[in-house]
Amino acid sequence: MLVSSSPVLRRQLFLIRCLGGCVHQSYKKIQRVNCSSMEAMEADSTQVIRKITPSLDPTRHKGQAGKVAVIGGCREYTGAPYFAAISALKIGADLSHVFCTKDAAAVIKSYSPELIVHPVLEESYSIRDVEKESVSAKVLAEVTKWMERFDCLVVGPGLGRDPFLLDCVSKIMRHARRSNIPIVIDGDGLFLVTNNLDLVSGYPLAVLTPNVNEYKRLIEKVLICEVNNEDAAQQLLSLARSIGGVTILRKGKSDLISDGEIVKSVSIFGSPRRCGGQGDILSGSVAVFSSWARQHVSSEKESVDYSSQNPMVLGSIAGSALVRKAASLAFEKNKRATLTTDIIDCLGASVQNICPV
Ligand SMILES: NC(=O)C1=CN([C@@H]2O[C@H](COP(=O)(O)OP(=O)(O)OC[C@H]3O[C@@H](n4cnc5c(N)ncnc54)[C@H](OP(=O)(O)O)[C@@H]3O)[C@@H](O)[C@H]2O)[C@@H](O)CC1
Ligand SMILES: Nc1ncnc2c1ncn2[C@@H]1O[C@H](COP(=O)(O)OP(=O)(O)OP(=O)(O)O)[C@@H](O)[C@H]1O
Ligand SMILES: [Mg+2]
Repeated sequence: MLVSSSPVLRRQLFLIRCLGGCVHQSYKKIQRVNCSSMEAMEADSTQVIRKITPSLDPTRHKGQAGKVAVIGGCREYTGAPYFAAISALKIGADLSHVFCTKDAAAVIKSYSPELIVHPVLEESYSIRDVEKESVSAKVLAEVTKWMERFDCLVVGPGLGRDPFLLDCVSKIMRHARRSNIPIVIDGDGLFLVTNNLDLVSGYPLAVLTPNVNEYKRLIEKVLICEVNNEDAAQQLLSLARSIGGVTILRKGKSDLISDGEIVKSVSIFGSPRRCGGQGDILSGSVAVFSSWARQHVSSEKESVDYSSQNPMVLGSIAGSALVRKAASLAFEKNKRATLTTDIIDCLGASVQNICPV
């Protein structure tokens, strides 16, 4: 290092070093700002859950805390619609319906007497070609007569991929959309929507909850590129924007949520167990919290200082955080033996920890 004996020169060198330091610090700051603008901010999920969860007020009547319907359940899958529908009840909804195929209905009913199960969906194998039009009309009529009562639909858990059944579900979704009913889309519902984006495009009351595979398929279809994990927040924002402002909850090690306006993350510790069915719990949870958030946002006189005023974003943040907390509690108790039903058993305690009654 250069050391001068002249005090004037020493002072000048000192000033140059300080200035250099300041410039370097400012440069680092700019770099940080640029980087953070690409990163999602962690959501204050506890505040969101506390604000939107309704109080257990004795003047409220049955139904006011939420009526949810799951469209899913076929020959292969009966667990997924059950997980979604029972989770909605465990979190605090008043009524939970399941619209499934005839084969699935008896099985789902046998899991729980709490669920209202409608054996109305039909798969191709059970009908003849000539019957298709009339059966499709009947299915639509069976579901739509209930539709106006629901605060939210969950489309997809255990739905399967039968083309006739998916065509009927498209009609149900179009009807729900015309009636302004929020729709959470998961599992095979995402398979349907990825191939028929018009079903949700531009519908602000739609939430898509893709897992790794489902997200990859959406990115390839909509943005026509590969998943970019380096700039995940920016890519999710672009995806949500490209589908016209739907909310997307990208599940993973951290959950990322965007409606094309903002991106939030929920990274609180969950469980290292990756048993099937946890995404189904999430879809039922997001349905309830989104319904509560809608009620809350519409009843607020003044604008509240949340990260977003979009009820579907608030519901996604709350659902994501709560399922992760329940998964963490279940893992504490059950370790490697943790199953989806154990996580469901912990949903009540997780809500209680945040919003004690
Ligand atoms: N009990 C029930 O009734 C349940 C029913 N369910 C219902 O099943 C239907 C289909 O949904 P899904 O989730 O099985 O299909 P999808 O996402 O294509 O995964 C298929 C395969 O992809 C892989 N894979 C998955 N994740 C990955 C990752 N992170 N990274 C890398 N690979 C990954 C993995 O296969 P592997 O390659 O490991 O063999 C996985 O097995 C749907 O209706 C849903 O609701 C489920 O909800 C579960 C409980
Ligand atoms: N690597 C991970 N670490 C911690 N939590 C995770 C991880 N991956 C997913 N999760 C959480 O697990 C839940 C379900 O996500 P997952 O990706 O397993 O959904 P899925 O594949 O649709 O599940 P399902 O088996 O129900 O179809 C979400 O709440 C998510 O936050
Ligand atoms: Mg899934």
